[in-house]
Amino acid sequence: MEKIAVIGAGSWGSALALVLSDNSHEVRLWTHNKSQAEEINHTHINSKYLPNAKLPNEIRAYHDLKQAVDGVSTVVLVVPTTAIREVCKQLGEVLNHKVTIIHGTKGIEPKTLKRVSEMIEEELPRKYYEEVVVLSGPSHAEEVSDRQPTTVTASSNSIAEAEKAQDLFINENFRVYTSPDMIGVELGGALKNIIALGSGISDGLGYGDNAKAALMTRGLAEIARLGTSMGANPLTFIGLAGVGDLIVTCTSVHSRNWKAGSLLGKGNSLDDVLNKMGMVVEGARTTKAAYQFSQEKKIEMPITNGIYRILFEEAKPKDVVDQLMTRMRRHEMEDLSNILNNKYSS
Ligand SMILES: NC(=O)C1=CN([C@@H]2O[C@H](COP(=O)(O)OP(=O)(O)OC[C@H]3O[C@@H](n4cnc5c(N)ncnc54)[C@H](OP(=O)(O)O)[C@@H]3O)[C@@H](O)[C@H]2O)C=CC1
Ligand SMILES: O=C(CO)COP(=O)(O)O
Repeated sequence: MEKIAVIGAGSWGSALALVLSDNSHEVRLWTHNKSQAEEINHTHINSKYLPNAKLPNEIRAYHDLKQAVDGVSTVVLVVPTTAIREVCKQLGEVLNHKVTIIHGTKGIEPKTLKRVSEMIEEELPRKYYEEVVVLSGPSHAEEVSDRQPTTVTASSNSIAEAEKAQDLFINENFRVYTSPDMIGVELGGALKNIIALGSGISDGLGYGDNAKAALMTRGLAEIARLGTSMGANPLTFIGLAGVGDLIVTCTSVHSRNWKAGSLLGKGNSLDDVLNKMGMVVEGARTTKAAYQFSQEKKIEMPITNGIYRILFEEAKPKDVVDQLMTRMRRHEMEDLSNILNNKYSS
């Protein structure tokens, strides 16, 4: 059994720590919040981020990063995208040996348009790891911590590292596949959050299942268009990290992105919504990044652009829907055949 540090004690870090502990690994859960570490050690509950789960007694919470990573074989990074660079810099200062790095963070950085693994590579000296692994797929923390059946994908440029992550996490409730398409797996997890915001907005406006199915389907076409232009394999987007995560995030009451969207659809401003949520809503910053990319590379992303205008330009959700519905008529599959014929070369 391995010694593993999980960095970030939000909902997802706590749920992944629980899976690893169920697999009999020695799990250290690091948080930058001292009182949260004390709460977890004394009560085995993470009352702010995962209140309904009893964490296994064996999980030990740490506030000292150096102690948390001392002698571990694996570091699982699960902080929000905004914190990745800062936390990796801190890790570089306290690590003194090579580890397997796995991340579960779903976002793209605005301005640089970097994926999470690229940010890690920029901040954490390469001598401390071989290749980053990403773990992604349809997996709400609330259900994982309730040990309900869940499937995810581990991807890395090193198949050996992806298989190591698979070995560490897989159990009868948590099935882990592997994929060599790191770009597609990271982008699928990040970009579906934009469409989940849209799905919430649609529900907040009072629209029904037809509208949601349209958003998900045409949203998936946008994800694939942007993803393949960044080098992803289009087939990844019909897998767990693509349509799988899109379905769960657009349709589940657990989704923070969906919840934030539904508040926006009811007329709240983005600032009010983010204040109310109290948990990370990754889709907002990722919308900014995807909008920027679509403008720079002239990639058609009407849903993403509409959501950008609602979030950052005070466009009225109903007006955006009207504009989407009255766009110039077109053939449904033409962009799909473009993706398959022209844009993707492996
Ligand atoms: N929740 C889920 O079901 C899933 C989430 N994810 C992804 O996992 C990532 C983390 O999300 P999640 O755990 O849900 O987020 P939460 O909002 O539940 O928790 C975020 C955690 O990160 C901490 N944090 C914030 N900033 C920093 C920082 N600068 N340094 C250290 N810690 C920091 C917060 O601490 P504090 O309280 O002090 O702010 C909090 O403990 C996101 O990218 C999300 O998309 C992926 C799959 C499922
Ligand atoms: O990524 C997730 C489930 O797979 C969690 O989505 P939210 O961040 O919207 O809650």
